Amino acid sequence: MWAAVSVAVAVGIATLLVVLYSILTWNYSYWKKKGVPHIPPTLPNGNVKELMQQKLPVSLMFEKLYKELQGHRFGGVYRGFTPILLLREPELIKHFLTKDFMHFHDRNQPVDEKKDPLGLNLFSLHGPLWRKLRMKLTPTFTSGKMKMMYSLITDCAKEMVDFLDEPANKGESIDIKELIGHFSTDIIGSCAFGTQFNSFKDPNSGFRMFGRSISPSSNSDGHKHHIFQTCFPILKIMSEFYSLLSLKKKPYFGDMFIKMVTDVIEYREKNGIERKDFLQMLIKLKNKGKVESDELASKDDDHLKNLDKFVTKGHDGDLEMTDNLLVAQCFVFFLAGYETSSSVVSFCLHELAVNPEIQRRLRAEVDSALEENDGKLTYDVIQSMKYMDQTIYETLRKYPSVSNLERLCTKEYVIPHTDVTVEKGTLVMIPAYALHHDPDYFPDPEKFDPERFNQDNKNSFPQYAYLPFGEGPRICIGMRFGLMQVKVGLATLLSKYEFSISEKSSVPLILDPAAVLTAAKGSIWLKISPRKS
Ligand code: HEM
Repeated sequence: MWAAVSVAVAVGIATLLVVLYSILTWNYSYWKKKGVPHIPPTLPNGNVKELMQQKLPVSLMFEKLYKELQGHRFGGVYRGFTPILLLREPELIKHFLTKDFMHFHDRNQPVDEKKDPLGLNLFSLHGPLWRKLRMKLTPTFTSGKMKMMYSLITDCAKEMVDFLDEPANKGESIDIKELIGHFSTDIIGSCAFGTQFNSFKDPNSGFRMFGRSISPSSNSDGHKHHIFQTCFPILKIMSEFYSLLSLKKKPYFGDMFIKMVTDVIEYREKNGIERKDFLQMLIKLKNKGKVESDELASKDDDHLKNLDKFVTKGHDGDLEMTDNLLVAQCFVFFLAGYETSSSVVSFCLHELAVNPEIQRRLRAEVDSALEENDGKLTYDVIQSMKYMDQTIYETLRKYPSVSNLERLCTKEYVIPHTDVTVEKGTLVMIPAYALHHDPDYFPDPEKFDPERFNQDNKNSFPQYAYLPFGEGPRICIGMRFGLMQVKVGLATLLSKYEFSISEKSSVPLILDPAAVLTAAKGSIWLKISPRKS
């Protein structure tokens, strides 16, 4: 009798396991059924085991998958149980990002205005609301508006130099990530929030602490959470259910920003104060409905144009700039602009220390530009430095802050020259880091070589194989702002100091497997000294 019961229990458990296995792996035949080249997944991580185990950062994880799909224009992979279409061929990427943008106009970012009003930012918004907001914000990012905010950035650079005099005179090793973090925080405070954050004098202010907390490398638990939830959406549902049950309401991190911005607006409006910053332009959008689009005809502004023809029309009617919408756009400087811009300066200084000849040549360019302009580092002087551009482009090639671009299929789509249909809701990934390190496009990819971007070489790789700011109508709107702050930071530092490798430096740099964006593991340490001549 007991033997019969044991057999029945064993059969029951085995059946349950088989059913559970079939349910879990059911989706794993998704790409096979579609006839899409794919990498066989394994339970429970799909194809991203090393990412889940934090052995590889996102950049290198997707580079590995990109290499495994060599010979194919695209392929199917699984992040946990989620099927992802991975694009490989630059010409095909052009279709998804630009030509057929109407099928892929969103990112995979959930927006819940009630729980997270700051989620109403341009990066996360979807469809018609994104389109209307992008059109409203475009005139606030033109080169004319950059010029207007330029002096706010040079003021922050002066604070940085004052702070550095002492460690430079002592020839100390400094934590470059921390230094540039102060610089970026002050710029965001001044331009986006209309407030002096004074990070160099008060490195533990609430805002500096916030910047540190969103910095990918200091937030590994948060990132682990994020990776698990994107791989296994059920965990997200459970976590939301749990927070609904929880009696104690968690404080909302955005309250600090919402209060600060509304206080500054109230103060300016009461006292009739206007300042030449981004916040002032948003106040104008709120009160007058638009900001004059000055000279969008400039070649520099190409990336801001031609939005209309790609995006579905039919959702007309103006967009009201509510207080929540306004604060969320100030916050986007922290969300999309803080770590990206800071990491470019930090990685670049590291490479300049490792390659003293490139540092010497760049400093010589800064010196001669200053000499020709009475020692003034004006907006036009910054724009005229060609070798500076080449060095920054090479930094962004080797260390693209956003290692994978993401799009969500919003309307069924047939991949050109195939009979493969991409279903609505499919997640599409463009592996920018892998493309930037593909020797077919960038020979000897680990070598730091600004000559790849000189006049003769800059057209030697396909346009869509180099994507540091993305492409198409959802290209980075803050590109000019980011580049301006990077150039001011580098030119100011190089005109005063020399940077070299110290005993604390890590060469080569190791990428942080716990970071969402491309970041060095730990700090970037460099020796700083006053320049010799
Ligand atoms: C050097 C610094 C920066 C880099 C490397 C960078 C890179 C990127 C990349 C790769 C994207 C995704 C584009 C795509 O999906 O096609 C993006 C989007 C975006 N970036 Fe930046 N970014 C930088 C600075 C900034 C700054 C300073 C801001 C300030 C506002 C900013 C705001 C945004 C916004 C709002 C989006 C979303 C645009 C949209 O969806 O319409 N970025 N950025």
